[in-house]
Amino acid sequence: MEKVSENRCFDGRQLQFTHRSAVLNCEMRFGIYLPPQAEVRNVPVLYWLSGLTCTDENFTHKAGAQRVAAELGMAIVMPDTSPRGEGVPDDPDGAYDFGLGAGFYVNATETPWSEHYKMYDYVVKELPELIEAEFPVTDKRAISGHSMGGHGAIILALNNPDRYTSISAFSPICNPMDCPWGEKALGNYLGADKAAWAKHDASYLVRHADKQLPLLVDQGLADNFLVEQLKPEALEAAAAESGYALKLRRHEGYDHSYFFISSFIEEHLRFHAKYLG
Ligand SMILES: N[C@@H](CCC(=O)N[C@@H](CSC=O)C(=O)NCC(=O)O)C(=O)O
Repeated sequence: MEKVSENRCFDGRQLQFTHRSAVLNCEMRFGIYLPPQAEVRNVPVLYWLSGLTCTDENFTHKAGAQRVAAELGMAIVMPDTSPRGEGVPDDPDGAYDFGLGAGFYVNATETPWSEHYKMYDYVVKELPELIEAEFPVTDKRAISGHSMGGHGAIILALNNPDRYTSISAFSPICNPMDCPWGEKALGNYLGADKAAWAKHDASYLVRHADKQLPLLVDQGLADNFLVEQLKPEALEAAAAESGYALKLRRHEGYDHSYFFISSFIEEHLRFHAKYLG
């Protein structure tokens, strides 16, 4: 692991590292915010999963989460959104919604993607192992994300409910089995058989959840992706059917940008702090 940068921030430290990922078979970069409490004790961790086209830096620079994380004594880990580097295949047309910057937090099974695109295992296992070995953190983990990352947060936690205390999402892709972004990504990474897609669909998992984790979702009503790609109504219907205690809030006038995230990130951090202890 190699340190790329370190900045003092609200009496804590904003850090960026590169490391070799065995799971992704490439060099990866991540950000981590360590609050001031981490100087004297181990602190719990929120994993933040970003959306299409993002790196670890979008949330670090634009969400404004560090002030409240410093108050709450919470570390935040920001992984990248796909494998990177020479030799990692990308969308053949260079589209923003597949390939580099668009790993969709799944383990690809189809060639040529399966050689590197294993973001599910990277976020659930490899990265936490590294973080918990190298930094003053506990094994209490919460997970949150935006859009593709909101989808990632929900599916990773509901498939691994004993590894996370709570889930939240901004503008998540709620039903990737039934929207253009999801159909393209799941079809290419996992193949044509839709049976393999279901455990990567937030609405399917909420409908079939054995164990409920606290789940908060915020959605802007001026979001240009709302109707075609995000479909919060599918998640709501699934929750109503299964009796899942989903808290889904709609916000007039907010769009898909980090201006929306920065407006409500404090509430998400306080929500997770209740369960992280
Ligand atoms: N370039 C695309 C839109 C890409 C976009 O909006 N990305 C979002 C996440 S979308 C879902 O996963 C994002 O977070 N962008 C980075 C940022 O800092 O805002 C287009 O032109 O439509």
